Order: sequence, then C-alpha cells, then structure tokens
Amino acid sequence: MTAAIIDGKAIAKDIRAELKEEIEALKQTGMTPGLAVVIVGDDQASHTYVNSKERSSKEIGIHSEVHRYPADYTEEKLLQKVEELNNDDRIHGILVQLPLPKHISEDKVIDAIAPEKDVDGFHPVNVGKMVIGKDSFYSCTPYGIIKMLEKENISLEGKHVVVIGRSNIVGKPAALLSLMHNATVTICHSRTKDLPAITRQADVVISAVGIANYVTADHIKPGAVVIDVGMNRNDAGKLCGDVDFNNVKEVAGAITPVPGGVGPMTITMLLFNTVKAAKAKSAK
Ligand SMILES: NC(=O)C1=CN([C@@H]2O[C@H](COP(=O)(O)OP(=O)(O)OC[C@H]3O[C@@H](n4cnc5c(N)ncnc54)[C@H](OP(=O)(O)O)[C@@H]3O)[C@@H](O)[C@H]2O)C=CC1
Ligand SMILES: Nc1nc(=O)c2c([nH]1)NC[C@@H]1CN(c3ccc(C(=O)N[C@@H](CCC(=O)O)C(=O)O)cc3)C=[N+]21
Repeated sequence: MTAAIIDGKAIAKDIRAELKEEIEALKQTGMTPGLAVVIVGDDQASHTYVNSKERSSKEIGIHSEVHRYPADYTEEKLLQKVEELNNDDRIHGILVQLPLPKHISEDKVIDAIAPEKDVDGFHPVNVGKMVIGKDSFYSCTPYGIIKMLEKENISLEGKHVVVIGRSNIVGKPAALLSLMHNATVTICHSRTKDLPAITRQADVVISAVGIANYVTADHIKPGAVVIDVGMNRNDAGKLCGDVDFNNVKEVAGAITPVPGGVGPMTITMLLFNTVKAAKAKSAK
C-alpha cells in the first residue's frame, strides 16, 4: 500500500484564496487587516520565514510591516515596541519571531502582547482559553494541522492521536486541539519509554520532534495518518521532516511531505488569525 500524499501547499492556497475574498469585503467597509512581525537578530532561517510571512500577507491584501532589529537590541526596547504596536489601530495582529536572543525573556515578550492581537496564540490568556475549550487564537501550526485534516475529510472523532513532542507552540496545543475534536490523545516526549510501541497504536501520528528520520516505518500501524511537523536539514543540507518519508509512505494511509505539508498551513493560519482579529475589532 502506498499512502495518499496530503498536499498542504494546495490546501493552503485554497484557504488563502478564501481569505483574500474576505479581506476584499472587509476593505469595502473601510477595514484593512494589519499584521506586524518583529524580528530580533540575524538568524538567516528566521529572516527567510519572516520574509515569506510578509510576502504571503501582501498577496492576499493584508497590510504588513516587518520590524527588524539587531541581535543586541534590548529587552526594554522590544517591550516598548510591543506596547506601541498594541496601541496602533492599523495593526490587528502582532508576531514576535522566536527564538529571541538569549538576553531577552520570551515569556516577558509574549505576556506583553495584547491577547486580542496575539495571532500566534502563544499568550497565556489564549492558551488558557483553548485548554478550557473556548474560542481563542490557536497556535498556527497545530491549528493548520486540524484544518488540513478537515479539508481532507479525516475525522479525529474517536481516533487515537499520538503526538510526539510537548512544546508550548506545537506538541501541547496539537494534543489539546485533537482532544477538542474528540480524539483519544497520547503525548510522547524525550522521556517516553518504548515510543514505537505507543506510536504503533496510533490512528494518527503527529511528529514535532526536530530530528531527521526519527519516525521510521516500524513506528507506524498500516493505514495510519502521519503528520510531519519537523523542519530539519539532512546531511546534504536539504530540508526534511522527522519522518523517514520514503519508507513510511509504504505503510501509512496518508502522509504529509516536508516541504509542502504542515509549513504552508502554518503561515496560512497566521493570515487566518489576523483576519479573525481584524473582524473582532470591527465588530466592536
Ligand atoms: N512546520 C512548521 O510550521 C513548524 C515546524 N517546526 C519544527 O517542528 C519541530 C519541533 O518544534 P518545537 O516543538 O518548537 O521543538 P522543541 O525543541 O521545543 O520540542 C521538541 C519536542 O520533542 C521532544 N523530543 C526530543 N527528542 C525526543 C526523542 N528522542 N524522542 C521523543 N521526543 C523527543 C522534546 O521532549 P522534551 O520536552 O522531553 O524535551 C520536546 O517536547 C522542529 O523541527 C521545528 O523546526 C516548529 C514550528 C512550526
Ligand atoms: N513567533 C513565531 N511564530 C511561528 O509560527 C514560528 C516562529 N515564531 N519561529 C519559527 C517557527 C517555524 N515556523 C515555520 C513556518 C512556516 C514554514 C514553511 O512554510 N515551510 C515550508 C518550506 C520553507 C522552506 O523551503 O524553507 C514548507 O514546509 O513547505 C516553516 C516553519 C514558524 N515558526
């Protein structure tokens, strides 16, 4: 059996086309959604992501601004900038690119973002609302996975979802959103014993570890859905996920590729959340 390849790029394109129409309608009412991205430091990969976010925003008509600062920018100045953006009426969404340089507390910066502008869904208020099952801004990567499965007509109801990874931005919210969709959820991490025995019980495996070729064919139950969040470089310097794609695709029922799977959905949900924030503001 060869798995169906889930085309995240195509699904992302469809959702972005829907958002574009929605933005055109909003503009008719005098509202242009605005996104501010803040990046500190000179990490090349981070700059590439940020440029891609800016391009994608502009393509669908979002007002987009990027604030770039050197690696020695102070925490105090960054907090001031966030405050300024909190009070800027043209801006509905604020994203501070992570990771930040070591001398800046990520927690402090995330806490400083107004929850109604936190389109990353990282602020404790938004995380807390998600935990108690309320509508809020959900973290873009896990939310993108949920949307992708919906578009593929893969229901999570009653399914055993095994999430590998428990970070605040991917693993944990992926588990909670799966639970919200009535899955039975297991969370695995670096202290988990006999991981393959657990993942082999899964109807859906979501891997967010950050190790190339970590998930191999013997981890997967025949026919299971495999979602690869990992963004790694292999020995040849090529972008790859956590999953040994060529071998796993012979066992799985459906699988997401890297690139072209979860990544494009992440950016799409950032745009989705920005439009959502703008609509909430205009409804006030
Ligand atoms: N496609 C996309 O849009 C995005 C992709 N990513 C990518 O996803 C991956 C994960 O990101 P993120 O969650 O931020 O990473 P973190 O490093 O914060 O978390 C990794 C998680 O994997 C767990 N882990 C590490 N080693 C093992 C192991 N040997 N066995 C089982 N679990 C293990 C860790 O466990 P423990 O908690 O015990 O340390 C941790 O919970 C990265 O490759 C990242 O680049 C991230 C964001 C968006
Ligand atoms: N505040 C904050 N919010 C984030 O959402 C955030 C962040 N910080 N820091 C870094 C991670 C990583 N991340 C990705 C987004 C898109 C792709 C993506 O589009 N990937 C493409 C390929 C890109 C390429 O070719 O290099 C793909 O998978 O097809 C990847 C990774 C968001 N993150």
